[in-house]
Amino acid sequence: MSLLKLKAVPDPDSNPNDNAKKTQTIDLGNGSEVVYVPRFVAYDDGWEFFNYLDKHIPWTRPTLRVFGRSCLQPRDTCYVATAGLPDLIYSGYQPHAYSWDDFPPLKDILDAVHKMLPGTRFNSLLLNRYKGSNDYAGWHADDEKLYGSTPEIASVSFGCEREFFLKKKSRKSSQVLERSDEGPPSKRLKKSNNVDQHCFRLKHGSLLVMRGYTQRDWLHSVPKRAKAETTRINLTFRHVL
Ligand SMILES: O=C(O)CCC(=O)C(=O)O
Ligand SMILES: [Fe+2]
Repeated sequence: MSLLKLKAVPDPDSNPNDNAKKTQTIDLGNGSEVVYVPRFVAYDDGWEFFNYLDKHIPWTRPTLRVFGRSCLQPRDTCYVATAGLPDLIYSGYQPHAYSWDDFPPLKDILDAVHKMLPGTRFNSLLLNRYKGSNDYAGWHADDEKLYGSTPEIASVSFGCEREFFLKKKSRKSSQVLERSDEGPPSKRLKKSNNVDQHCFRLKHGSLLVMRGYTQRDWLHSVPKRAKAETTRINLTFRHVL
């Protein structure tokens, strides 16, 4: 694949301020914030990235241990990280950390993310591939200790549009209940009257940023959607301390 000259404001039909104009910043309260940039990567560049990643990433679908039971993660995954960082382990699974050099286009996307978000220096990336309507991400927070207490997470999406939900953690919700949709039904979070929910339709080429206390105070998910038949690839850039 030819390396793309990715710009932070790349939409060919728009004037240079367009991207900024469409950017939504949502104050979730108590020091949590979400930013959504619908056209972060231009449409055609986005499809080049999609095709490259779909074909060249060594996707795996690991078996996780959730509440003492084994279950297949309901999406494909891969992990990329700068050498020398502490290992990522979640739900009893320790992904192999590939190098950025293994997949040069990821460095172009990382550069564009850094330009869009001054002051960030992401050093790890979790890739997810949702192969159809049955693939999903259950309610969880990315609050592993290795990301610190107020991690900034930058999420870039390609391919099939999917809904991304955020809901405020209930006071009873604890770390043990995370990834709740991936455990047995009896252990899932009980529905609450909590009206603090937000939904974003994550467009092809979009960027969503979670920052502040979003991982401490909120859960997020990408639910199954019968109509979402085609593949979606999502990249979440994170900083391991
Ligand atoms: O696919 C997405 O948009 C979110 C993925 C996610 O939450 C995660 O990998 O932790
Ligand atoms: Fe997440």
